[in-house]
Amino acid sequence: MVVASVDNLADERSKAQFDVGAMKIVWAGSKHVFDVTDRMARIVASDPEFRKDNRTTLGRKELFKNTLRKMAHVVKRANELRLTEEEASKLRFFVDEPGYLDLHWGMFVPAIKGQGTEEQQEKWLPLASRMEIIGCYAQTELGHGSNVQGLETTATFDPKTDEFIIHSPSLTSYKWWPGGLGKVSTHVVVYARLVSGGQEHGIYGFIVQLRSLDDHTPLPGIIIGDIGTKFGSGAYNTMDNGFVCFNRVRIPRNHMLMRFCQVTREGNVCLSDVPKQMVYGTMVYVRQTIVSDASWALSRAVCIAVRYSAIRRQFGSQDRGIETQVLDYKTQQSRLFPLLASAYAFRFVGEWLKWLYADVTERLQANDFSTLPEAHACTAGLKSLTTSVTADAIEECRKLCGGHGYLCSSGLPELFAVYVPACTYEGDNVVLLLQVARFLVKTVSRLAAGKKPVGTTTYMGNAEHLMQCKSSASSPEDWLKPSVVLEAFEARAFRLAVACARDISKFSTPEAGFAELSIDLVEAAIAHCEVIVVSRFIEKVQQDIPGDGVKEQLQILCFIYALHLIHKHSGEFLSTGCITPEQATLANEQLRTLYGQVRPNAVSLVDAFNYTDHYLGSALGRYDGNVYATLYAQALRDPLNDTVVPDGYEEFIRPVLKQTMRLSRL
Ligand SMILES: CCCCC/C=C\C/C=C\C/C=C\CCC(=O)SCCNC(=O)CCNC(=O)[C@H](O)C(C)(C)COP(=O)(O)OP(=O)(O)OC[C@H]1O[C@@H](n2cnc3c(N)ncnc32)[C@H](O)[C@@H]1OP(=O)(O)O
Ligand SMILES: Cc1cc2nc3c(=O)[nH]c(=O)nc-3n(C[C@H](O)[C@H](O)[C@H](O)COP(=O)(O)OP(=O)(O)OC[C@H]3O[C@@H](n4cnc5c(N)ncnc54)[C@H](O)[C@@H]3O)c2cc1C
Repeated sequence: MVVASVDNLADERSKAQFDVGAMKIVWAGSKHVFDVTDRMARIVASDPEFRKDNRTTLGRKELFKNTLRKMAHVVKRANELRLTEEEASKLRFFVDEPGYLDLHWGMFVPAIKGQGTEEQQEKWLPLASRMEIIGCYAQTELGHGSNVQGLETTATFDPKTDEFIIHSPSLTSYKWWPGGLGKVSTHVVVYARLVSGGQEHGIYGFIVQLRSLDDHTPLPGIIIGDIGTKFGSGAYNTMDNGFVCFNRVRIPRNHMLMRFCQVTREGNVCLSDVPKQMVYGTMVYVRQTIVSDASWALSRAVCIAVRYSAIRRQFGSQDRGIETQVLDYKTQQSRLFPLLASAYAFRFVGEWLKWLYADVTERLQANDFSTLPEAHACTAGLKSLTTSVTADAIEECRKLCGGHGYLCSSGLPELFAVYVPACTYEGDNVVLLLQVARFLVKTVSRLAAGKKPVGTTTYMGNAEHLMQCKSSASSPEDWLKPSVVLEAFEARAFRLAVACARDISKFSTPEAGFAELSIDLVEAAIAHCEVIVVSRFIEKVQQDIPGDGVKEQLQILCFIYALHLIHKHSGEFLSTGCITPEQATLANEQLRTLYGQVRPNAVSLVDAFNYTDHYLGSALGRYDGNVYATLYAQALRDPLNDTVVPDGYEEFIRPVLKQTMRLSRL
């Protein structure tokens, strides 16, 4: 069936004022990445084994088995096609189903690479990369997740046997949540309190075998299982998040990951000359990957909502003529276009963070630890900011799609359910922002001591100016000047951080002040993270960008991103005196103009994400715009429509009807 809606997207595409192909390369990061990504996405989309449209209708057991089948198929295809690591990771990504492979490749392998000695890497990495063992990462316990120093599991060295005894001393010490642990992993990196010679020495990682490599049964002393069904249908229930209790499980001494701390045959604990936080390295690595992933999830939701908003028509016609595309409503634009801009903003800041992480890693390898606090603050802060915004944005996109957004066939409910735990895993977002705040307060107090700030806090070196400056914006167009925008963001962030530092000093101890002012501290941390995102976006659009009109579109999006934040946080911009109410109004006026400029390009800007219909998994977001026919076809495929008269009619509907008939005769 061909319906009018299909033409809408073709019309939209014909309005684009930029080279979509060139934008695709900018979005991907390079021609090479585009080619790899495109090829892997198509391989997945064309393989019926990777079908995912039935996920929300499957029961947990069926769903999980289905995931196991897909994971096995991923491994098989990766081997058959002789994929590189880069290609295989994209292939897994487009399969778009949380499963044990994510944790094996995303945390187990990085933990060994980051925390293991060279010898340990030589032993374990080949086994892991050939998938002769399957690993996961068990840090969180039933009683403690955020507070890593509060973990209870112990690893006690026994010099008599040259072994560690891994033990769960209480119910609250059971490991709880690790993905892949419940039913699949054969091995795990367990984080536990190192005890030797009767003394505690802090938290370290230990490789423990969980299950037999012959028949998959748990090894002696190990009680293990799945923690139960999670939020949403389908969604993260494909993953076997698990629990495990260790009852004095013995492992060889060399199963402790000993890159930063060695335990000798005699039980002496030798700390390397590195900061103890290096043991948190896997978290820093994963947080950095989560920032990149945020732009994928956000862009996916935005792609669905933009295409559907171009198809959907409501009101505005006379004599039953053609109605208005909901994308033309300013209110729809003001909710949707900042999210589109945020997707691009997060993509660029994610790329930058990848660079920062690589740079820091290189320095760490050369025993330069000076940038570690900055790397921690950036990864923690940006993980928190981007995942919170993305989770809220997916829900907003669902609402932007009206009633149909609530259908699983829109793809949005499942996307939300899969995505929202990103606000919690790898560090609760508030807990992480408090880490950023701690870093900021330290930076401010160092400023007072005459130390020059570096990295992303360099702007704070301009302290006097930032404390006093008044925005020069006197027309809407002034808000298109990068220097005007940046100054406002930097001044707001700096003033908030300085106010926190000043107020903390009024308390009896810094700890008491920090605890009491934590609400303000979180706001200061967000303001600082927004400086990072805005300044990276501005930097990006100031570069040479090939492709007709591409740079211009990115400039529009960059200013939408910045100005919508000024609007959103106008209270802070005004109360800190960085802008006046009149300047806030001018910024809003400019924002409205920018919405008008992005409107004709909106569909092409989401086409630039280059998503396949398989990856989008949405009747509303289809490339061809054939929304209504697809919604109808998918409704007909629902298990409830297998029969015209439902199961349960005889037992439960008929008797009710009969009873009603009897009553009406009385
Ligand atoms: C397809 C791709 C697949 C990729 C797969 C991965 C991800 C996506 C998919 C699914 C999700 C899967 C997995 C999720 C996995 C997990 O969730 S694993 C568990 C994660 N757990 C956490 O993140 C716990 C959060 N808590 C902490 O990190 C710490 O406890 C803390 C909050 C940071 C506090 O640390 P602590 O040492 O107790 O205290 P303090 O605040 O006093 O800090 C002391 C100093 O240490 C510095 N610091 C803290 N963390 C780091 C770090 N990571 N790196 C460097 N430095 C750090 C801190 O700034 C303090 O420094 P000072 O100079 O003393 O101020
Ligand atoms: C889907 C999913 C997958 C996961 N996968 C893994 C995995 O593979 N491996 C693993 O080890 N773990 C995993 N986890 C666990 C995850 O890392 C933890 O849930 C996370 O670190 C948060 O810790 P918590 O659950 O203890 O939260 P809590 O710390 O108990 O948080 C509860 C509330 O308290 C607040 N809070 C806590 N501390 C403070 C504070 N100091 N100041 C102010 N507020 C505070 C938080 O903001 C939150 O609102 C996973 C979790 C989920 C949801």
